[in-house]
Amino acid sequence: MTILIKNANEVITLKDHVQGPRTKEQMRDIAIVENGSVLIEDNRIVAVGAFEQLVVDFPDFIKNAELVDAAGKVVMPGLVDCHTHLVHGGTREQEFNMRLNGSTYMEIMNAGGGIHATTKRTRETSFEQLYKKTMQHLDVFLKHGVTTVEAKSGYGLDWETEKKQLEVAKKLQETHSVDVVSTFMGAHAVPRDYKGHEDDFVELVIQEMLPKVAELELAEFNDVFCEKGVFTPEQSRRILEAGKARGLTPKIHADEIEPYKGAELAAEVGAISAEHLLVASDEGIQQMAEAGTIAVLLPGTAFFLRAPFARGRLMIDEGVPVAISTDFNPGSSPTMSLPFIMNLACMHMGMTLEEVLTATTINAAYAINRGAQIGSLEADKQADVILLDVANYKQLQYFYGMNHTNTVIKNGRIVVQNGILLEQ
Ligand SMILES: O=C(O)CC1=NCN=C1
Ligand SMILES: [Zn+2]
Repeated sequence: MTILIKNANEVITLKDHVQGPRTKEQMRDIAIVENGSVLIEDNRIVAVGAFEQLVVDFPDFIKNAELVDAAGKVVMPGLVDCHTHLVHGGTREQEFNMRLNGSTYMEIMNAGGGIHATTKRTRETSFEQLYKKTMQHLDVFLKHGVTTVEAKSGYGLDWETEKKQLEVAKKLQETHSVDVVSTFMGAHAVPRDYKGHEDDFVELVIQEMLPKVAELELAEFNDVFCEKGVFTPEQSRRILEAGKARGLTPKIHADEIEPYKGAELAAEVGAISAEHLLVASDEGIQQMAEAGTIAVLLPGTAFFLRAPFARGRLMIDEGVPVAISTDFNPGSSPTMSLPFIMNLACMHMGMTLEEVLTATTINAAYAINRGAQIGSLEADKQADVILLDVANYKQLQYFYGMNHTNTVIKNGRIVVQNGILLEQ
């Protein structure tokens, strides 16, 4: 099938000049084609450029193409949400109310709530129920222009439930339009019954769970919550090294609540990304820049926990490649609106209107090892394209807290039109 997206006010191509995660001023090079068109054949992008030029270069494609009128709109790559806890049972609005009344995130977690509460609900939820609930989440993401989502496990903290979460994600990768990229996060918290002998749980993750994740090919990445009161840097290092030995690329929840040298550890173990970094140290940022570790920043969590925002501006200027994400999860960031996260990144992390576009497309794609396939609009890349009801890209953050997504083309197929989700 051939699609021609015609005469957009702006096509934000994010053309990937550097063939890798963008840093410093590269993050502001979004490579706009004014009054541009995008030609798609099957699931690939054929070309981007002026309609008149495409007619000359590709006459056969053009004559059979289905026309999508983009006049008055902005066209850009499908958004990539590279850090979510997508698959989980239940909700935690009752804890939200407790936090509004003064309890902290860690107080609630240490009292058996937080991750432990969601773990209990996820253990109780059947595969089918979890599958249906998660499918609805992906529908919401798609309507917000998100075409690829990273999904972490971590609400089982026992093998059966970790496996259940990862199998739900794997089945949705096969059945839903949105691409799902899986991360094993068995080291999300220490189960209550391991209090006092936490290292036994670390051994369970290393000896029992990681080998099965690798053998069953249930995840590409291995993540750990390196945090005071959760996993120490030493325990985190052992878990990440064990994952590497099984072919799982390391990621790390680092320096979220308390400074804990998580950024330093990410650089040391060669993690593809360090995530959160609300209170990362200057040294940690420097070491990440030198190691090329991608910073995945999650301003929705800072907003929802009323915590300090990560120093995104400094990280970009120091040469750290930055991506941003919703951190969608039932406790610290229950939102699927990546557009709102982009606005928070501008308002509270000093990022520019151009940098947040890079941070939710090509850099986010590299954070999940998909930079060669998605994240920019150029020949031979996967045809994940969105049309936005704004006159120019600056309006995307200016008219904030809204969903401007009009049309979503996923893998060369129109799956959302005029904001309506079409039959899958
Ligand atoms: O609270 C949750 O469910 C998700 C989370 N993991 C680490 N920080 C927040
Ligand atoms: Zn997270």
